[in-house]
Amino acid sequence: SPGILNGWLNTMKKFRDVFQFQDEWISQQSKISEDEYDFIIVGSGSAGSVIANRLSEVSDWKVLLLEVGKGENLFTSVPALAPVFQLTHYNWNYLMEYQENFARGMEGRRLAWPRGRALGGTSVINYMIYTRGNPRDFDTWAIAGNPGWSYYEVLPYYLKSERCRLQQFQEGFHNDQGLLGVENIYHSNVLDAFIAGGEELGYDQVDYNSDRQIGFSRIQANVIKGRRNSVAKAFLHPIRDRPNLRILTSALATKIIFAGNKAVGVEYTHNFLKFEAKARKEVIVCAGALASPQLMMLSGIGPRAHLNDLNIPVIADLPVGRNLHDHITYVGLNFLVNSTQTMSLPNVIKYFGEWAINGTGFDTSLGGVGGVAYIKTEVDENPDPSYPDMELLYVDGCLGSDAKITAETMRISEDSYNRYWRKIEGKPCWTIFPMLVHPKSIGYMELRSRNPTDHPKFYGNYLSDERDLRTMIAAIRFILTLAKTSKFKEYHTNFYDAPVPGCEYLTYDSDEYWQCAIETFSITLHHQVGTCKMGPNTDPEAVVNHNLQVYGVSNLRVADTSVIPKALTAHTNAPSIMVGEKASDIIKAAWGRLQ
Ligand SMILES: Cc1cc2nc3c(=O)[nH]c(=O)nc-3n(C[C@H](O)[C@H](O)[C@H](O)COP(=O)(O)OP(=O)(O)OC[C@H]3O[C@@H](n4cnc5c(N)ncnc54)[C@H](O)[C@@H]3O)c2cc1C
Repeated sequence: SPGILNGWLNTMKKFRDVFQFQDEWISQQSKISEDEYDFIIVGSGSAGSVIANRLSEVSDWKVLLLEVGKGENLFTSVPALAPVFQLTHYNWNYLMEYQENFARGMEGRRLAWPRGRALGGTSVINYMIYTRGNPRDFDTWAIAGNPGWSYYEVLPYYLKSERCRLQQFQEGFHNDQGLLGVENIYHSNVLDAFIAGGEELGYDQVDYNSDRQIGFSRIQANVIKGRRNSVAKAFLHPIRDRPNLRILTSALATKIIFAGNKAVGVEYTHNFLKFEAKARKEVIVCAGALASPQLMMLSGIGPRAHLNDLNIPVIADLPVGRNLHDHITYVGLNFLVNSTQTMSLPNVIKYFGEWAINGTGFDTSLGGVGGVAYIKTEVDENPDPSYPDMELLYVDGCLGSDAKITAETMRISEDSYNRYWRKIEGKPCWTIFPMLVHPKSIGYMELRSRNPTDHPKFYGNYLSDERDLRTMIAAIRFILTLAKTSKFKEYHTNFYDAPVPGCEYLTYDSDEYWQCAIETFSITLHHQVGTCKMGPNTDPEAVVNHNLQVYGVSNLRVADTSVIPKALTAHTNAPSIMVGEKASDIIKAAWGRLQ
């Protein structure tokens, strides 16, 4: 009957975005298949997708977007499954090189450095946490000689992209008219204890994406109606029919082509064949903080000595791949509770139907992440009271909560897992990841070979500056105090104080013990930046100027997390989107097309 049919159609509509198979983008491969464009963008990640959208607004510009990954599948929409996609082909699966005194508890003592390889880049596999950074971060960029990048100059670009549907926020710092979803998600009862605990220790509840960051908050997430809002969904799907934009997936850029010092095109492979596309105006490299430097070096832009070693002809001698800033965290703090609302596989399965039909409930949880705090530890040397030195990421769940999925993404070794987490497997539990926001230890990366499919060598150099260790220990002690506040007691919070494997011989809770624990169970939170640093030509570390143009060559820009000069007080998806928005206006202005 029509009633049943209508009911069925309505249900199907609700399921539509779950079951839409988004690799349909491949159909674009035959569109405007020319070999000459105005702009060629390499990489469809957080910045590249935005730039493809904004540049193709100019209808007489022809734009090519090259992406080696493929479109999203049905399940990337489910926030609770966030960790899973690191175990799929959507991840580049980079590894950090072996480094003394780090990753002792990890497989082969090598840390996972995941990165998205998909239409939408890392926004397809990330945790959807929406953070912008502290005003001081950007003011520091401007003071360092990057005009146009101070906080009040970048804020309009954060606002431009945002489609805010938050229940609570600070007026003047959000916009509801943009393309990128920013919403609240699942809220467990233990998360309330986290926020109440902060208040008990003197911290206000704040909108951390306003100009006041220190305090405790519920997380703001890049979702729309409870579904992941990757940059592909936000910025590419709505414009997929623009005739002047060609999106080519499964296309690996292997080299930027130069005529003298002028970038004139890109060499790429697609379906095992080699192609060249010419750029009449510019090539824009948006391959991310790990792949942009690789492509640059393969093309002859990098440190002269390193390129000489690999017999790559030098076009511009620049410190590409140096200045690698990153955020680390310690993952070994486990607090057992009596709540049934924390992360567990049975919960994910039980509430899947609610999520699929309404986009609400437990499965909107960002793989367990529900809250965030910014604090200043007692060892911080920066006198600015509004500038945190630590982020605390509250997670409903621990590494023993999800059938080892998260532990596997982190490469926790079988032996370490069995000795530490096995005993609390499946028990209700929460954790806090203390994230070191302003590391003093700086890493670097270099090519492994001239082969574009070889992964580069990455060196985090974590904790090489002793101040970083002191800050991490201070944050751990803060978290242990927080866990003793009254509301956490209501949930019978108990710290799981089993000694970390390999650290048993040290006095429990001494600085030496925590140092050993941190060196065993710390990971990256995947916010590598700075490998094609933006800076004035007087800065010996700079690769691009404040207009993101590469020094020493013409018609070539880099626009993604690699230009961010130093670690931010933020996760890096929204900052990269901001860079994409600002880069688009810079490029339009340069070619006289900014409205
Ligand atoms: C597991 C994980 C969780 C994270 N969680 C969060 C979070 O919750 N919130 C947050 O703010 N940040 C998070 N981040 C970080 C954030 O998502 C990234 O820093 C950000 O998305 C990077 O943006 P980008 O524009 O620099 O590059 P990317 O988004 O990485 O895009 C680069 C694109 O270029 C493509 N590419 C690379 N080389 C080539 C080539 N040679 N040819 C063609 N294409 C190429 C890649 O496949 C990729 O699609 C997370 C990162 C990871 C890995």
